[in-house]
Amino acid sequence: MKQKIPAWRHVFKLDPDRNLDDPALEAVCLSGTDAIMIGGSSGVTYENTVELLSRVRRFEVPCVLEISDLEAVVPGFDLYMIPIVLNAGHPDWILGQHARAIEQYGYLIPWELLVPEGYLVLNPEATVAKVTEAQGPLEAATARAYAQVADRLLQLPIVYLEYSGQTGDFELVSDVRRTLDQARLFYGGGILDAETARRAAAVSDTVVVGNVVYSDLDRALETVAAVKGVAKN
Ligand SMILES: CC(C)=CCC/C(C)=C/CC/C(C)=C/CC/C(C)=C/CC/C(C)=C/CC/C(C)=C/CC/C(C)=C/COP(=O)(O)OP(=O)(O)O
Ligand SMILES: O=P(O)(O)OC[C@@H](O)CO
Ligand SMILES: [Mg+2]
Repeated sequence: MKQKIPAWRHVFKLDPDRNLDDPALEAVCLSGTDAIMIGGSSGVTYENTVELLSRVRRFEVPCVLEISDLEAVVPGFDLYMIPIVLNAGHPDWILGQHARAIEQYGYLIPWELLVPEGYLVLNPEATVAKVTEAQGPLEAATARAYAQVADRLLQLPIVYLEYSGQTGDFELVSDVRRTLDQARLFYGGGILDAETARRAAAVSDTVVVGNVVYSDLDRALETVAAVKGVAKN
């Protein structure tokens, strides 16, 4: 499984439910980011996902889909990221939907392209926290324990600390990273500028940048060099 996970340092997450004009999309795709991840926690449909994929495909940057809704699974992505929400309050978001998806798609599933992500939802105000009824806020010790369940027990290739919409607690992120054995640590949430990007890059393997693309494109673009300029410790 591990060899499938590219050593991305910086990823832009684009939401098919939000508008980005052509010049902005071009700037994002040519920014030097390592990948574009398409996904969102609400309003993602087959139609808006196909449209965004076809626009990103005009560029060479790798493009992956983070599945949040089975109705919006579109062929043609480089990889399919499959969230497993470790602290979900309802089993549907841990493995329930996944089992139903496998039952429905059967032999059509391109297993070699699927990458499971052990998700920890850490901003209780985020849409994703509400959708998944995520347990929280979590103490650092609990976050570490969940991360070890994903990394050491389940051997998932990614642990994703998801603060969507909020800048995270970088001490907690660093703490979690130190407990990992083999998983890559993805950090996402509230990267607003080069400075927050640098702080996140210092404590994680991969930094995911989302909302600021839509609110301040110039600042979003600055996060690429900021992340790549930080050596991993
Ligand atoms: C090509 C082809 C036929 C492929 C087949 C692929 C396939 C169907 C495989 C089946 C295998 C499988 C196991 C599929 C999983 C199905 C599924 C629906 C699983 C549920 C995934 C899940 C737990 C989703 C929870 C929500 C979540 C974590 C979403 C991630 C995105 C996210 C957090 C976005 C951030 O949200 P944002 O919009 O930024 O939030 P704000 O509004 O707060 O800003
Ligand atoms: O939108 P932001 O807050 O940057 O979060 C990024 C990403 O982790 C969301 O899934
Ligand atoms: Mg968002």
